[in-house]
Amino acid sequence: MQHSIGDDKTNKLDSIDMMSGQSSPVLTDPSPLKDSRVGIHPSFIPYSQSGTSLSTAMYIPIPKKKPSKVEDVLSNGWLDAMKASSPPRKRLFLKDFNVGVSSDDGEVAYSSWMIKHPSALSSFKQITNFANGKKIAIFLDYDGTLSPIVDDPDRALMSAEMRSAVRNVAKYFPTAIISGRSRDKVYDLVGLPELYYAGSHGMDIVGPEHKALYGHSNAINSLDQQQVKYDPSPHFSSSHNIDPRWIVIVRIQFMSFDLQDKEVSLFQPATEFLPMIDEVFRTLVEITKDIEGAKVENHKFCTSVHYRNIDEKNWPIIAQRVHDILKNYPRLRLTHGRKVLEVRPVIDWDKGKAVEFLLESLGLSNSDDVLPIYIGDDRTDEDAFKVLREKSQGYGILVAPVPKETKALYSLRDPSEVAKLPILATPFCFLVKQFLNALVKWREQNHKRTKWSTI
Ligand SMILES: O=P(O)(O)OC[C@H]1O[C@H](O[C@H]2O[C@H](CO)[C@@H](O)[C@H](O)[C@H]2O)[C@H](O)[C@@H](O)[C@@H]1O
Repeated sequence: MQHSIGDDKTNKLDSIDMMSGQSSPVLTDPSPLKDSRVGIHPSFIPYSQSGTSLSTAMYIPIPKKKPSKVEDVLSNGWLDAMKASSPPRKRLFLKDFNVGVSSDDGEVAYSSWMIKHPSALSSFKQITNFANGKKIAIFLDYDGTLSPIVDDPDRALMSAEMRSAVRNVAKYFPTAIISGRSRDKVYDLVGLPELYYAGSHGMDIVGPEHKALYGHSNAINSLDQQQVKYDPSPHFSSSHNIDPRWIVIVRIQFMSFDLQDKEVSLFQPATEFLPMIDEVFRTLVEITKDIEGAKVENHKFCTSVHYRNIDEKNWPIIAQRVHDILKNYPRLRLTHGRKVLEVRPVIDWDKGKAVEFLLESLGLSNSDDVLPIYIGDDRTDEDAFKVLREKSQGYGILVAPVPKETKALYSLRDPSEVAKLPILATPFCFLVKQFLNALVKWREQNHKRTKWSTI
């Protein structure tokens, strides 16, 4: 497998949520997921669909619509979606960080789009004017935001400068990473114990003590604190006979970093899906092993099938196989990310819900003096942008090299595109880092107190 960085594959006209069916003047969603959630005879379903204790309110309703006998990913739009995540090679260069005019077609389109979604850097003064006197909370996506998009997901590393920028931001503002990766993996990649982490698209959250939930029947309150490892097993939940949407106040030991213990809440709204995800992961590994370049990742509460390194002529094969498997799992759904098919439970939980949960945990929800800022690049980040927009609270910032439909208010251009500028020596994630550093500088210049907890 080839591992390269900064090629046209880093282009971000991709990540189409097949569930949304949202139409866009810029980026069309070729197919809502119609057929992977179909009803089939229960005897064909590896994990029973009945007997769940998870509140049905959490589920996204499964359409009753009888599926057509679609065996072909060509006719249901999967392949179109996969191709849309690989736009034709087009090099876009950044003249400056402001809206500007360029002779290049793409640049003109980008400029007019940026009038709607101005650069968070050029609008920095406006942002900080509004932020003055408010409590800021920072939410960061990982892949494509803090790390560059590369061929091998295991090599998507943050630069030391980016780590330092995130560490500094976390000194002043509560900061959480919200990723599609498993919480463990993203924690290993970021390596900053002072942050909060939401893995599996928000289905696995380690956040601050959720005080509002003390006394909740499904919570173990502070008096019942358990000494558990960083990642307690699902058996921990069942041994206490609590709902799968368990919230446990635990004392987490950051063994690997040998740092302080800290009290946190662990929230996992999809624990009952663990065996199913594990089973589907193993099946997906099996059915893709003869396809060169295929890679399947287990993210605990969801699983990813990467086709970035698969010859395009084999995309219909992998799409068809994944499609066939998912027909057996009506309680799983599929979304499209950046050259990746993401399989996740059909529950009403996403990055947006994770942001709401964390804000509540931080005691920062429903308050006019709070300014959440979410930076992300992918379709799954739109759920978070949407929450902020609907609450009229805070700012979504989309990292994007090309115009695309977004609920984010501001934009930052794809760092990998910036890296192509000869004048800039610093490679990836330049703009995100620059924005975070600017926030820190602004905070240091404007406030004497140092720790966010004292604000
Ligand atoms: O929510 P995120 O933190 O952005 O995670 C989304 C997916 O990120 C990873 O895949 C993407 O990045 C890889 C490394 O650059 C790249 O090779 C891949 O093509 C991208 O889709 C991760 O590997 C996925 O499992 C996540 O779902």
